Formats: sequence, C-alpha cells, structure tokens
Amino acid sequence: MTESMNALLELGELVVARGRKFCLAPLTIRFANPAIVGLFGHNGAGKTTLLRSLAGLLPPKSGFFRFRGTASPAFLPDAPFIYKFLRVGSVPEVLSGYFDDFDIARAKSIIDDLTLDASKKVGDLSKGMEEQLNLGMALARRSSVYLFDEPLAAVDPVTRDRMLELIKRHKPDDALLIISTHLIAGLESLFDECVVLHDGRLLLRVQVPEMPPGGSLESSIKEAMIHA
Ligand SMILES: Nc1ncnc2c1ncn2[C@@H]1O[C@H](COP(=O)(O)OP(=O)(O)OP(=O)(O)O)[C@@H](O)[C@H]1O
Repeated sequence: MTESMNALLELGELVVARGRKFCLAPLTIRFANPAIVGLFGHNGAGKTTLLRSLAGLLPPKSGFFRFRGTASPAFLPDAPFIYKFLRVGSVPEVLSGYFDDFDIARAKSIIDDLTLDASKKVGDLSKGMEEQLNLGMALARRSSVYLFDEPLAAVDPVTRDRMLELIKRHKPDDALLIISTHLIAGLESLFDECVVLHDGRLLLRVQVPEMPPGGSLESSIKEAMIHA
C-alpha cells in the first residue's frame, strides 16, 4: 500500500465553489495520523464549505478527497440535526436506523454521562444541552474521521469544558477529528495540530507539539490571520 493510500484523509487540489463568488482554492492537505485538528479562519474563510464538502454535501468542482478504506465521516453540522420531537431516550434507536456505523451502546453511555433526562423531548432541552446531545450522538458513530462544524459556538464555559471532556473520552484513539472553531484560548491542550484557512486558501498548518517553547498558539494564528 502506498503512503498516500494510508492517510486517514487526503485532499488533492480540491476546489469547491460556493455561490457565484466564493471558491475554496485548490487545497492539498494530507492527514496521515490520528489527531484532533483545529480548523480556524475568519468569518467566510471557507471552514463550513470545506467540512460540508468532505461530508459529501457539496460536490467538488475539481480535485479530490479520499478517506482511508471505505470509511464515511461522522459529520456534525453547525445547526442541531436531531429531530426536536424525539424523546432523548429514543434518540440512539432512531439514529441507528440512519447510520450503519451508529453504536447504540456508546450513545446510551454518552447520554448517561451527560445526565440528560431520557424522558424529555429534545426540543425541551436547553440550547446547551441540545448542543451536547448532538455532539455526543456524532461521537457515537464508529468512524475513523469526525468532522465537527463549530460545536462550541453557543455554549457557556462550563458546558464547553464538559463538551471537551466528552470529545476526549469518546473520540476513538485511532480516529481523526477536525473541529472548526473561533475559540483558541483554553483549547490549546485539545489540539494536536491547527489548520488556518484564509479566503478559501490554506494559510497555516501548525503541529502544536512542535511550537517553539513559550510560543502561543493563539498569537501564531492571530499573526498569520492579520498578515494574510
Ligand atoms: N448557501 C450559500 N450560497 C452562496 N454562498 C455561500 C453560501 N454559504 C456560504 N456562502 C459563501 O461561502 C463563503 C464561505 O463561507 P463558509 O460558511 O464556508 O465560511 P466559514 O469560514 O465557515 O465562516 P463562519 O466562520 O462565518 O462560519 C462565504 O463567502 C459565504 O458568503
């Protein structure tokens, strides 16, 4: 097997158009190893476009992406995807009908971890609880690639920490997780690497463990974005 075929995710000269004005420039990136990758960039940089395209929801104009084997990615969109009329306790059973790779036992244990009331309707959860449920159910899929679009945008700091714990506990060790976010401070310990987009182009890719001693991830990313 060639090195290239071994990558968990590989993008080759990927171009995705969004509307008439925006285009992800040809993106060539290879994610060889399991990791948690932060996807950064200013509003409109193309983060959602990239993740939706990798999730199979926006066709490439040209170029390619491929996952290792026949894996399909577990995608968490930026708006809740679980029907609000469902009772929390019935969500694992229902989602297992949608996703072949859904792990009902893991989903139930995540719901227990979140101490959510199984008899409540999803629509009656607070916004933060609903976000946690959606994140948890995306993690309950058995995939080698997880794509999470801004899961931490609308939650308070305590809920955010619980969601980070959930990710650390339930992300399979051998999987790649790409998570788009505007938050950098406080998340440094989560990321193995960071990718920054600017106007659809790859502006920066940093391996967090290779940062110079005393170097701040936040200032490196901000510097790159300011001088782009
Ligand atoms: N449905 C759409 N139709 C046309 N253009 C769109 C659509 N959605 C997004 N765009 C455009 O695509 C570009 C990239 O948007 P995208 O949502 O991918 O950026 P983003 O980095 O996720 O931004 P944010 O941080 O604000 O979520 C923007 O110029 C945006 O205006």
